[in-house]
Amino acid sequence: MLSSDFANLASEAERMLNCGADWLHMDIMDGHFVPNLTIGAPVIESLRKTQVYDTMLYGFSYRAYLDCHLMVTNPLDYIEPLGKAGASGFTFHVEASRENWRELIQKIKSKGMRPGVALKPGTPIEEVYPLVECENPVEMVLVMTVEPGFGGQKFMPDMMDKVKTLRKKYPSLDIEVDGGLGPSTIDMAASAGANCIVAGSSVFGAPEPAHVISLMRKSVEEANGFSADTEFLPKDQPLLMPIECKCNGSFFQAEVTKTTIKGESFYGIAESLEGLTTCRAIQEKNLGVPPSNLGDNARLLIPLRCACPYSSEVGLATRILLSYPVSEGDTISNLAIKFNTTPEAIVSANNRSVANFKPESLVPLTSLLIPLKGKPALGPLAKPREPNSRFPESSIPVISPHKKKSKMWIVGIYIAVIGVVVGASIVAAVAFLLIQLKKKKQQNSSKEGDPELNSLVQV
Ligand SMILES: O=C(CO)[C@@H](O)[C@H](O)COP(=O)(O)O
Repeated sequence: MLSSDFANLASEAERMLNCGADWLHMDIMDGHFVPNLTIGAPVIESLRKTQVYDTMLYGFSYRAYLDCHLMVTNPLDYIEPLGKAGASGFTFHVEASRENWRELIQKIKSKGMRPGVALKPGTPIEEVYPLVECENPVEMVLVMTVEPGFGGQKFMPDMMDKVKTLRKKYPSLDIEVDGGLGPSTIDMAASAGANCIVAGSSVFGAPEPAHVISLMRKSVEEANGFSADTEFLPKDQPLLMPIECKCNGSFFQAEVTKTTIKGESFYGIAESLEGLTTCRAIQEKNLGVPPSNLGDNARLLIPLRCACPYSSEVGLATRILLSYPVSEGDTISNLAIKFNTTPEAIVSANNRSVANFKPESLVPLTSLLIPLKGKPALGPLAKPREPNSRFPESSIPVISPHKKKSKMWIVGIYIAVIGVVVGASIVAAVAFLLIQLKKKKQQNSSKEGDPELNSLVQV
């Protein structure tokens, strides 16, 4: 936001979010750590108060993420006011926190903000390792790609070695780059491993900021092996889908749009979403659309189960309600461990929207709301497999009813094979018993007719 028109900060922020920005990067400079003076907590508070920044992420009505970069000599002094003001991320400089970074991280977290550490171009990358590896670590490293203080400077490609080293060492760490990023430099940053891109002048100075944002996003996604054109995700890879959950009293609703692929059906689409929606719900939202054998490129509205946390839960640090598709074998206690929450919190979250919710009997292909304190770590996405000619290009394979049938057919064959083996064994066993019985009978009758043998037996 450093390149925005500060006199119209709120509308500039809204404009950027509408152009597709995920976060608003707020540069806080004290005129001492860097030779420039910008904004502080009061401006962040005003911006937060406008409430124009509501975005939705992971099923939770989220306020815009205010990513605050503290270019200040005493970051400790800013934690309390920025926490109160509504900052989301608090990134301090390692050069300004050599003595007290542990205390800083702990306090930032206690105020509900996400801690990050930034380093100037001249600072060796090794300086941030302890902050990432300690017991209570930072959640993001910001590699400055210009000397901090001013926007519009030239990108420093030499900094990419730091990004590469970090990415190799910490595969799932958020790595942010800041300074001189735009369409001409994004590929260098993305291929080095950066996944959070701060761009000021290249976006605000563009006739179409949305175009620049989408171009940069594409570059980062592709470098991570994930893009809109990626059709094959690794099997069993969990995915988070951000959804906009509209909550009005006890009425919760989220909708996503889906572009169809020729031959798809409501049933197949519902099945691919594993319980987050139903065939009937899709039908109700798309009246007049035939439920099977859909054509190419039809836009469908897909309703998804969601809910928003109550204000009392937000106080208890619940920030996200995840709509989780229940699988065979899931139990409330296992899920509580998996998502680092408590069984009680899950039960209470689900009581809100499902009358007679029975925690003891989770049903596969239904959804469960899981309250989370933050975005869950799902592990990095593996590189997608090579395109496979069985599926058309740019399609997301969904499990079609045909596929399911063929799976059931295979299961059917297993049962049949087992039946033949068991049946044959029974026949063989019966035959064996009959032969044995017959032999015994013959022996007995021959015994009865042999007096010598009879006398021996009687002795
Ligand atoms: O922190 C800073 C500068 O200190 C950055 O946020 C830059 O201001 C980004 O602006 P551009 O280099 O993209 O113009």
